[in-house]
Amino acid sequence: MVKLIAIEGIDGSGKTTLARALHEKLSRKYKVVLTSEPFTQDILNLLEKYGWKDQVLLALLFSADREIHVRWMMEQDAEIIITDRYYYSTIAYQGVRVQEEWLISLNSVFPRPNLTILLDVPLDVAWERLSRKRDSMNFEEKLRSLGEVRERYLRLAKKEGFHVLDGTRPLEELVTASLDLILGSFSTSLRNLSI
Ligand SMILES: Nc1ncnc2c1ncn2[C@@H]1O[C@H](COP(=O)(O)OP(=O)(O)O)[C@@H](O)[C@H]1O
Ligand SMILES: Cc1cn([C@H]2C[C@H](O)[C@@H](COP(=O)(O)OP(=O)(O)O)O2)c(=O)[nH]c1=O
Repeated sequence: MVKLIAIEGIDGSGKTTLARALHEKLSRKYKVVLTSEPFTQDILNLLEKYGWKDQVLLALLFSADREIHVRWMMEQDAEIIITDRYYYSTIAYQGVRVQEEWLISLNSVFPRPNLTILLDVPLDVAWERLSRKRDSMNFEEKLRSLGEVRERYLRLAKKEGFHVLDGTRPLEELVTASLDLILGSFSTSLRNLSI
């Protein structure tokens, strides 16, 4: 039974870096697939074409992208799938403007992750990191609402029972803490394979 692990957090929280490090470590013992959202280039083309202002449209586009992504995940021959972003991103980001109940209902068709890790960082840390990689999409637009997105993520973590890690910690510490959570959630058989 494949384990789905979601890494969530605001832009610049360190998701991609942690996801890649976990993929590298876990691949030594498990069949691991690393993936991310947005998933399809088509969605990125549509986002570029229609822009980032219409949050209802974004919710529909990201959820449609997720349907394609989940179908693809189901076809993978893997013991673990790590996704850099999943449906909590839609609830956290589009939930700033769009009714949360509708977003939750729209995404209720997707499999729930076995484990979700939220990387939490203060806005000034995210800002400093993002300014290093200004190529990220719709930079200015993002920063306007990132504070509220962060609060929504923290509230979701409490409600959904997912794990919050301090994203300002050194990467090595975050990898160790994440591996403890991941392997701790496995059945005994899988856990015996120490990393
Ligand atoms: N634990 C960390 N400590 C310090 N810098 C980090 C850490 N994790 C990531 N970074 C740096 O922060 C920036 C954003 O990281 P990235 O993984 O792209 O974040 P995200 O995918 O959440 O936007 C990159 O320059 C990366 O090297
Ligand atoms: C998957 C998803 C992403 N997003 C946003 C978050 C990011 O700003 C952007 C995706 O860009 P991304 O490359 O993930 O940015 P970063 O690596 O900095 O996190 O799209 C949503 O608003 N809703 C969603 O459902």
